[in-house]
Amino acid sequence: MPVSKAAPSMKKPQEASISITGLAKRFEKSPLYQNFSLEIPGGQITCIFGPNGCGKSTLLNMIAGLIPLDSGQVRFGGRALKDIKIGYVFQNYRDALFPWLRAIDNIKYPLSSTGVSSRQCRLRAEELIHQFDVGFDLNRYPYELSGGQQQLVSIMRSLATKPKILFLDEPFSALDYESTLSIRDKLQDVFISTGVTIVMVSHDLEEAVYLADNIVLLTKRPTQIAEVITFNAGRPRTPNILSDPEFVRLKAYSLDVFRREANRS
Ligand SMILES: Nc1ncnc2c1ncn2[C@@H]1O[C@H](COP(=O)(O)OP(=O)(O)OP(=O)(O)O)[C@@H](O)[C@H]1O
Repeated sequence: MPVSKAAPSMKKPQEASISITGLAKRFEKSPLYQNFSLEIPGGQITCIFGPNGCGKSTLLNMIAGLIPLDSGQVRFGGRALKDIKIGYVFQNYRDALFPWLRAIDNIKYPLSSTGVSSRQCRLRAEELIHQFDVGFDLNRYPYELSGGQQQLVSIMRSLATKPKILFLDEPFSALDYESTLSIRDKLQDVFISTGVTIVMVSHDLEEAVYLADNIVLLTKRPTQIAEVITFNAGRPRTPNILSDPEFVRLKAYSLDVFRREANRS
């Protein structure tokens, strides 16, 4: 089966690519990652998938600088985290949005809190509203919005600063199916129009293959890479792709790898 076992090689450090080398992390006495290395290409969508508790969120959070590494290095096109703009979307949108701010002010917050003029904040918010084709009232507070609307606001907020890399931790896991499909396609549209590097943890294999250029399949802990599978289908991908023979084949293959790793003792 022609499945690549390594991320596509790059001739030179690409802007917004991510190189993880020799990463180690343990909680209490138990190692989660030991000498873990991974190349994530810039300008592509990479989904991280693996057995429960193998450390998907921890990996994302270490790359994004939210959790310290014990040792190892993460570089972004050869640069440090502080030199690149990132956005982050949390799994739990209920805790992520500021409840005392209207949705529109949540979206503007990454700009307004860093001294960007109110005019620039408004223009950027308008751009995002247009890009996401928002059809609900952003003057409402988060508690007045549905879960899907709140998560859409979270994603818009994460993009306010025009990040080069967007991290998402299971962004659809708490949403109903209709919201998931709609937001997933909006996210893909943003990717197509901006080329932002997207790194996403997913617990849904179909969703991962649907969205990703690369699916990183992890082992049980101490966690290593089981396979990196690439899917080169063009974009925009639509639900028609679900019956595409290559999609079906890669999904089945990914599931085999996942089962093998989940059942490994
Ligand atoms: N702050 C912490 N303190 C102690 N152990 C932790 C901490 N955070 C994570 N862990 C451990 O690391 C393991 C990996 O956690 P993580 O949430 O990254 O896994 P995951 O693959 O994202 O999980 P899930 O499949 O449930 O979403 C967990 O099983 C947990 O035991």
